Amino acid sequence: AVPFEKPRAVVKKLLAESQSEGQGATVRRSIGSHELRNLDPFLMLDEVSVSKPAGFPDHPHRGFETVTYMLEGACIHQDFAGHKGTIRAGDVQWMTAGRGIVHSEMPAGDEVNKGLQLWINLSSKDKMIEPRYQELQSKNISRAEKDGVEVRIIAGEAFGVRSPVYTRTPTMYMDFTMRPGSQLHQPIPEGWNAFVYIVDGEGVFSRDKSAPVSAHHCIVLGAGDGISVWNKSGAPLRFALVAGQPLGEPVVQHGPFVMNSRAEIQQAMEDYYYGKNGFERASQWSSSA
Ligand SMILES: Nc1ccc(F)c(C(=O)c2c[nH]c3ncc(Cl)cc23)c1F
Ligand SMILES: [Fe+3]
Repeated sequence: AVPFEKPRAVVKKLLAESQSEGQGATVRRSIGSHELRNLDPFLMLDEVSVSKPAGFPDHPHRGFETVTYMLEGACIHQDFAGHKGTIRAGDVQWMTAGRGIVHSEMPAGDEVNKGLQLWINLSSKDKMIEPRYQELQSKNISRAEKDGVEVRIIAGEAFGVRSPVYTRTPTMYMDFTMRPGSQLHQPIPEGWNAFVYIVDGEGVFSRDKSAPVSAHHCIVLGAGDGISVWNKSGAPLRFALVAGQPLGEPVVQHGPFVMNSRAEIQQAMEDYYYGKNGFERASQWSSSA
């Protein structure tokens, strides 16, 4: 049986190269790199590898959301409103920065910490909303298993299971692990932009005639209503499948500020500098060891 009317093809494939970021950290940036500036509504996807004393010390965000998903180790985050916590392997922190957050994200233990951080743009009407967090511990992440395919559902629905995460910008974000020889047919809402980031192993996506795609590669999917994946290797295949409804608005980014115009970026820089319009607490706060 044909699983989809319009299976999505692979329209772009890129290797995420390592680059330095933050203070002494290394990230493999796929979306957000020069090769793939952004994929509306997604602004950045970093695969992060960081060990003490490196990390991401105090910095601001305005106008978008960050989704931190730890793969190994743990990350301590603290923000200027006194919100503190540890994001452990398998945990998710979905942070809606909105009008303004200043926080630090530092490794917790002495081992290597690995994680994914996805930046999702907010629509102009949501860019200045109050900041808020949706935090899920690993044990509370929706999961399902079928025919050798295990899925952890960070946002959206797979195998009839839906994540409780509220996505202002409609988004699906899934972590699939496929046993050798297994196949997957996953629906993806038509009209949404979609990509896959391979974390481990290698897989054949959408019957792409070329060679299987391996770890640290990002593949952008074309139009359609779903994707078929086949793990024909002898090892498990682990990848993130991310898709989102495009916002179709201008993107003006200056580091951690993402607005719709240069004037709004100017305003964000001024608000951060003078501690106004959501950055009131910025001037009195710094992260503690
Ligand atoms: N220079 C600079 C400027 C602005 C930032 F927001 C950051 C920053 O915090 C990160 C950028 N990639 C990331 N991946 C994972 C994590 Cl946990 C944090 C980041 C940064 F490094
Ligand atoms: Fe941050």
